[in-house]
Amino acid sequence: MMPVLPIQSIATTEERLHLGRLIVLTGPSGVGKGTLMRSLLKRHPELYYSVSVTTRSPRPGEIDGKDYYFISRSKFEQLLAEGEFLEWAEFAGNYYGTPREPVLNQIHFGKLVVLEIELEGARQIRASFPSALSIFILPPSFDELEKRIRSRAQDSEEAIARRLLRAQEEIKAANEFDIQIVNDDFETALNDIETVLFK
Ligand SMILES: Nc1ncnc2c1ncn2[C@@H]1O[C@H](COP(=O)(O)OP(=O)(O)OP(=O)(O)O)[C@@H](O)[C@H]1O
Ligand SMILES: Nc1nc2c(ncn2[C@@H]2O[C@H](COP(=O)(O)O)[C@@H](O)[C@H]2O)c(=O)[nH]1
Repeated sequence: MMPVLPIQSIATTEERLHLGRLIVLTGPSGVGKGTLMRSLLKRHPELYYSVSVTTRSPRPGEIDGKDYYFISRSKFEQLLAEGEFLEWAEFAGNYYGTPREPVLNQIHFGKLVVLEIELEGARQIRASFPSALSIFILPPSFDELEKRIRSRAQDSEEAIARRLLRAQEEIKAANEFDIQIVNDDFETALNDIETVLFK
């Protein structure tokens, strides 16, 4: 019988990436990335969504292993030192990272793998995986972005202020990415993403 080899022993990272494709969805906090992603996954269950690791505390209703893997800072730092992340960043006082192996494995098996991540991580992916397709989601206006963050009602005033400050910098970087989509009318933005991915 053929021995079952771990995927990392039969192909280099770059070879593994030629089979499937890595898609990065980025943009400022509150622009609607997560909401767009959830609708996209409902319409296209064949997509593989990479569940990130974070040191942020769970918000009400968030489920460990589904929304994020919630871990301590010391555990995150250990995983980082062990090279377990494809990309990572510190955002608004917490660490976030994409687990390396599940993503590379899914790409190897021919899947479209979608990451929903902030700017620094998206830049790291662009640098390490030039074949990745990157989509930057923009708000129709900064006022609307603030409204959306507040309407979510899940962040402290301090966290909202940090996210808005960071959003100003993030929006300036929109042109670094392959495609820019304005999330004004939700259905239109969702259709635009589908067009980029499937048509
Ligand atoms: N097109 C839209 N029009 C109006 N509200 C929207 C639209 N898209 C998303 N929203 C709302 O904006 C709020 C923020 O959306 P969401 O949490 O998906 O943003 P996000 O970019 O994933 O934020 P974060 O990066 O902080 O996780 C939610 O209440 C969501 O329902
Ligand atoms: N670089 C990374 N950014 C990530 C990852 N997972 C999520 N995020 C981004 O962080 C902010 C804040 O998220 P929130 O859930 O606390 O509102 C947001 O922009 C996410 O897209 C990741 O693995 N790496």
